[in-house]
Amino acid sequence: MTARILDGKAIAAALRARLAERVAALPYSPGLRVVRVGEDPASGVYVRNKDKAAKAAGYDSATIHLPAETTEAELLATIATLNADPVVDGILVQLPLPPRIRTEAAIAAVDPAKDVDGFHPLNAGRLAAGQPGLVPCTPRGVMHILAEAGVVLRGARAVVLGRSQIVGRPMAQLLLGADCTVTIAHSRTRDLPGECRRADILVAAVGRPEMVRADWVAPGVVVIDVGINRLPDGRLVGDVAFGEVAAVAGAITPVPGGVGPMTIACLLQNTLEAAIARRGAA
Ligand SMILES: NC(=O)C1=CN([C@@H]2O[C@H](COP(=O)(O)OP(=O)(O)OC[C@H]3O[C@@H](n4cnc5c(N)ncnc54)[C@H](OP(=O)(O)O)[C@@H]3O)[C@@H](O)[C@H]2O)C=CC1
Ligand SMILES: Nc1nc(=O)c2c([nH]1)NC[C@@H]1CN(c3ccc(C(=O)N[C@@H](CCC(=O)O)C(=O)O)cc3)C=[N+]21
Repeated sequence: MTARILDGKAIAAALRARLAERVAALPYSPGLRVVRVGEDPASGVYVRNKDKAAKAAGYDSATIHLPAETTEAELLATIATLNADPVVDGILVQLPLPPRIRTEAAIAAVDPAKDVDGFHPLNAGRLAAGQPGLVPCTPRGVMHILAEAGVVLRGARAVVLGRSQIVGRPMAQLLLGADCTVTIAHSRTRDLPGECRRADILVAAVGRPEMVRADWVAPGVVVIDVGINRLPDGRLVGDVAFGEVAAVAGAITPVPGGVGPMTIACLLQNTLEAAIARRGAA
């Protein structure tokens, strides 16, 4: 068997095109502000990609780049200004932040109604409680890929590798909400390969290059690779050993060109929804 490749790049492009049409029909441009602190090298590329995609789809997008020496109080003041600005619908504080700044403090400072990352504890709580709210972009993008691929979720055994606040936990919540039987595995899980082999749907979000091997997966499994790992030789690989796992799986997302582009498209989707909730659609 050789797996169907789930083309996240194409699915994301189609979603961005639909969002651009909806934005064009609005009497205003949804406002997105990305706050970047310091010079984390990977962040530069992501922040530019977000800004480019947002502008191309008709959003009012801007990046606020604060110096590495910015204090937590200064960052919170910047966020408060954006919270109060009526043309700003979505605020994203790019992670990681410099170690002097508490990530939880920055996340909690964002107005939950403008929290297009879906990281604020109020939105995380809404998701856990099954209430409507802003949902983290990467897990939302994964659900979109699964829907586009026609994967049946009800009753399926889903295994999520990783339990971070930004990917693993919200991913598990969304799959549970879609009636999967969900297992969350992590660094203290006793038998990782054994847990993975039980999966009909396997979502890998651990940040360990090519950790998931062919003998970890059952034939026909749907594999979603969230990992983005830069190797010393410059290559970008996922958390899944793509070549050997694709020989066993039923479907698989590539890296690059899988979940990454969906994250950006879903950021635009969240920003549009936040804008309509604040300002209406006409
Ligand atoms: N495609 C995209 O748009 C995005 C991609 N990413 C990528 O996804 C990956 C995960 O990101 P993120 O969730 O932020 O990472 P974190 O480092 O916050 O979390 C990693 C999780 O994986 C678990 N883990 C780490 N090592 C192992 C191991 N050897 N065996 C089992 N479990 C392990 C950790 O367990 P424990 O809790 O026990 O420590 C933790 O729960 C990264 O590669 C990141 O770059 C992230 C965001 C967006
Ligand atoms: N507040 C916050 N929100 C985030 O959503 C957030 C963040 N901080 N910090 C960093 C991570 C990572 N992330 C990615 C987004 C897009 C790609 C992406 O588009 N990747 C492409 C290209 C990758 C490349 O060529 O470098 C791909 O996978 O095909 C990847 C990773 C968002 N993150």
